[in-house]
Amino acid sequence: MAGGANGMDAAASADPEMKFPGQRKHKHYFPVDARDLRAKELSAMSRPQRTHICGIAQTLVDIEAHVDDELLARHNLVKGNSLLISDEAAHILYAELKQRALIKEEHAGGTIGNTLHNFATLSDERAVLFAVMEKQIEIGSYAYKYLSYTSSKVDVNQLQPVDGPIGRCFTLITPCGERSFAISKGAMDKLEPASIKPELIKTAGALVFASYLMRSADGDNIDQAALRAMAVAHEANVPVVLTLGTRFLIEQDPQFWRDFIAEHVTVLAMNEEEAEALTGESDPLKASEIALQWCDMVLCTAGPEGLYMAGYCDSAELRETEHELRSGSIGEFNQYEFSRPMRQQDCVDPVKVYSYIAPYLGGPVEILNTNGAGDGALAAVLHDMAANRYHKVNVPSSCKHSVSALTYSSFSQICKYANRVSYEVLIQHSPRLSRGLPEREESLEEGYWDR
Ligand SMILES: Nc1ncnc2c1ncn2[C@@H]1O[C@H](COP(=O)(O)OP(=O)(O)OP(=O)(O)O)[C@@H](O)[C@H]1O
Ligand SMILES: O=c1[nH]cnc2c1ncn2[C@@H]1O[C@H](CO)[C@@H](O)[C@H]1O
Repeated sequence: MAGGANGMDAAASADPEMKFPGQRKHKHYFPVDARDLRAKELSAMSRPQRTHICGIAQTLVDIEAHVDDELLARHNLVKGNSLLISDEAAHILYAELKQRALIKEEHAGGTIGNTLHNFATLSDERAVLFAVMEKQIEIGSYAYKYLSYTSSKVDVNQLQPVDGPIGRCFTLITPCGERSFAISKGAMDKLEPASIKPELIKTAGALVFASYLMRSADGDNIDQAALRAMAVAHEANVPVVLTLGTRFLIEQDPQFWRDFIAEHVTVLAMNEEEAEALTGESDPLKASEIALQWCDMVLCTAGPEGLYMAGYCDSAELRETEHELRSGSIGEFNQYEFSRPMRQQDCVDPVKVYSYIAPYLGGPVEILNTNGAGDGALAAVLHDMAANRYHKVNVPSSCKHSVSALTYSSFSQICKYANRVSYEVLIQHSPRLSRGLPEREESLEEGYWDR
């Protein structure tokens, strides 16, 4: 089981320090530099104040099956899409998968559930899960599985009890490697605004949610709960992070999403297909640039091509890369990738900054699972954002915080970390990491962090 059983006592088992996001050459990472600290601050660091992030999730168990295209067609599913299906359709689909023994695994899922679990696994910090859970849990049930497969660092104390079952996500993998999702939603969208705890949102390093929850039906209030949480986050200047679920959802009404992002979102995570649906631009770098008119920072994953980050930095804070300059749809786009991302409004003279990285080690020899590789990358970005808050709270007068940045590390360093985490997801069977990254990497891999 991933990460150890249930998160009932999440906050109780606090470790002394947050793990560092990614790797550095030196062994002791927090504080960054002893010269940067006064005696009082050094003693504060010996018992650092903890931080956390918050997420709003649809509670889903993934039922993974390998199927052919004919099965998708017969059940009116669309390849690559995530579709809501009726209880009756779910019953018929499940019966067929069971009868033909096509089900390979059942594990905890949901984009945000995965992201919070991976964040907690990577950082050893608390991730507060705002979601529903069955009031009565039977051993062996889906609800039981969900909690058993969730890291104990995910704080499940805020779960809202519901009468119905949690959702099921049929994850259907066709021979081409594509995943198609059929969602039997159960009570996953029944989260109420009253279940959002403003005090937890206000003190969070980030608030994260997925575009999927904006398709909840009338009478289901998870979208309202998310809007309430976003309003609190805005008030407290907590970064709001949105991950786009599937391109099909964005294609239905790209303008709605552009307006939504412009109004609510600080950091946008998407893959290249979702980026194209949102911006009309198929080139991920160009699409990321376009998206910067609506938000402050972008993570755009592009499968075997690797991943891109885009954002802003004040001209006075720019740092030149020591890597080779790269050109694509934007000339020498990585020139300032050693800079730290800032909100556009926090820059006197905002400059757009980009970074790109090819898959770690060129990608795995054998990919066991691509499901959740993007969620893994986002967990790494969230870890770096939380590390920034952690450091700021514990070492407020550090020169690192003389300007207000969104992350602890540079664009370039975050790309490396996100990419490294995606690789880790690709070489295991589930979208949820079963362990953190190795403390030390093989010499070849160490070279990657130093580059
Ligand atoms: N075929 C591949 N070869 C090498 N690396 C890959 C491959 N597929 C994915 N990756 C790595 O994983 C990262 C994320 O992958 P991808 O863009 O497929 O995410 P995604 O579509 O958002 O996935 P999900 O929605 O399942 O989380 C990529 O940026 C890359 O680093
Ligand atoms: O409608 C949805 N809501 C929330 N999560 C979803 C939905 N459809 C698919 N996934 C989730 O996406 C993950 C891979 O990125 C899978 O684990 C699946 O549970």
